[in-house]
Amino acid sequence: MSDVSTATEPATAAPPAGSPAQPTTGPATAVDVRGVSKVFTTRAGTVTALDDIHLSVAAGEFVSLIGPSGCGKSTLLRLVADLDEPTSGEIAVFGRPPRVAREARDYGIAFQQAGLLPWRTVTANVELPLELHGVGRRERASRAAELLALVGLTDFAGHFPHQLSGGMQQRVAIARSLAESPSLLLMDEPFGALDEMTRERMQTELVRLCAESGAAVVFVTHSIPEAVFLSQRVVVMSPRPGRISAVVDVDLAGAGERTDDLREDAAFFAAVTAVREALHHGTGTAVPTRGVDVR
Ligand SMILES: Nc1ncnc2c1ncn2[C@@H]1O[C@H](COP(=O)(O)OP(=O)(O)OP(=O)(O)O)[C@@H](O)[C@H]1O
Repeated sequence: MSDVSTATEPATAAPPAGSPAQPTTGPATAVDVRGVSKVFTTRAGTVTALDDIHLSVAAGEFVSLIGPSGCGKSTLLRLVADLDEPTSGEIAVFGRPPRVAREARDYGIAFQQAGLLPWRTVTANVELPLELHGVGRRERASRAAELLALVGLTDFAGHFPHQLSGGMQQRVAIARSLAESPSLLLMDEPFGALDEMTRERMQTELVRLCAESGAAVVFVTHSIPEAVFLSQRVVVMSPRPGRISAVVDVDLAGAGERTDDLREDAAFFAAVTAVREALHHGTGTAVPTRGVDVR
């Protein structure tokens, strides 16, 4: 049995107006976003990319962000990753400010472009974050070997990025993001450039990797089926200014494990429909939302 429920409220209740943002929650909360807004100031004027975002992601939970192009998905991820700062509001990562979490190496990042260094071998790319943080040579080599086995690239350890396919490069990037055993993965369309078959295989691998590592994931995607296949919750955002318009709980436990068979299951289709309807509800359109892939 599927259990697909749609909430039109933010993932967590907003604090009463005027009350200060509460400090952090306990370690069971991977990401806590409270009343976050982001305004960019450009020569052409100001752009409110995010407006009053409240979102809480539990440790070990997989949450996807979906919404039309320009609704602020990447901006939200960048704020959590400490690549930019909110204009207002508070963010905590495992109870600490994003900067402290970054310095403590609480999270790994993987983006659409694999972002590998072309002059370094596969192994040396995976070792890079460990090297930057002073981990010794022997420990680095053993961790890289373990991770390459995990993503099925042991035989390519000595290759250079240009000798790999796009999917293989992305697997290297994911191995690199896992190098420091982060409790949180921040992923911005990591499979966006892959062909459909490779993409589905990578999704299945990611589900397995996350189950093994217990990492929480915040995953940006344009694909509804991808969001449903991967996530426990799908956060639907609306454009200009970016707000959370719905949160769809995806409980596919009754449909068995998240293997390829799930893609043919009625519960899976029901969840896809729930997300699609939440997206249309948010935009008031009956046609697919621009920038969202409903296949
Ligand atoms: N550095 C910046 N300076 C000015 N405006 C920005 C900047 N970064 C993002 N924006 C604006 O903020 C809004 C949200 O952008 P963002 O990239 O977060 O959207 P998105 O939902 O990830 O889009 P897409 O799905 O197309 O990747 C857009 O209007 C964008 O133009």
